[in-house]
Amino acid sequence: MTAQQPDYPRGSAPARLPLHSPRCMGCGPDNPAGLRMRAFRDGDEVNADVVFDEHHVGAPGLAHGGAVAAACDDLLGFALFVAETAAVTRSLSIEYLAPVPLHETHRITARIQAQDARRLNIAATGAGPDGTVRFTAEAVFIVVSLQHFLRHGDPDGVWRLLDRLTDGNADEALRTAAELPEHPQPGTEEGGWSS
Ligand SMILES: CCCCCCCCCCCC(=O)SCCNC(=O)CCNC(=O)[C@H](O)C(C)(C)COP(=O)(O)OP(=O)(O)OC[C@H]1O[C@@H](n2cnc3c(N)ncnc32)[C@H](O)[C@@H]1OP(=O)(O)O
Repeated sequence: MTAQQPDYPRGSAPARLPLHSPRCMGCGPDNPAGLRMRAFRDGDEVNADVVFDEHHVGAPGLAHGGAVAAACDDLLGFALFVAETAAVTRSLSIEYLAPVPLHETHRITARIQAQDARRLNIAATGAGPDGTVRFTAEAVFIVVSLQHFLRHGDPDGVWRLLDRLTDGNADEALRTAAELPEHPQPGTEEGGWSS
């Protein structure tokens, strides 16, 4: 069975956030073993529903702790849309408060707790269908510029993501990014998504 994430199920629809990539393990719809999370921004919070399935099993019938951590990491990454900066996970800590059964919808909600220079503290909670929190996450993300992803990752994939984020202006954004350091200071011109 493959995880099929529902459309946003509650209340008025907050803004859907763009995929990290079509094959992203957290949010990519084209990754058959992925979590296929659909992330939304609701004010200063981001959230996504996740349904763990046989691709993510640990103990029989239960989600693997690593899969839970992956779901948290991906959603914490979406909180960067609130901070309007690119950053990467430096540390991630999970509290597994209760077993996480397969095939149940878990709502993960994340929020930025603090920002100090290049450090962002981001926290998340994951609740089961009855609202009981089954896991929490705390992470430190470190601000980087686009150079980080161009230098260490797949430049074509970065271009495609940037093209979606800039409404088709990836070439211009990358020309600007080429002038900038890999490790910018947030709050400066080079510290945002447009870098
Ligand atoms: C196109 C867009 C796509 C955007 C796409 C976004 C996708 C998100 C997907 C989900 C998230 C992921 O999976 S991200 C993938 C997993 N993570 C990674 O691959 C990151 C790998 N690590 C690295 O590349 C590096 O370690 C960095 C960039 C994180 C840091 O490198 P660095 O800059 O050389 O490191 P360093 O000087 O030691 O640390 C920088 C500052 O942070 C502080 N610092 C370091 N660690 C900690 C810590 N645990 N807690 C507090 N503070 C810390 C240091 O004291 C320092 O402060 P000060 O002295 O400056 O004050």
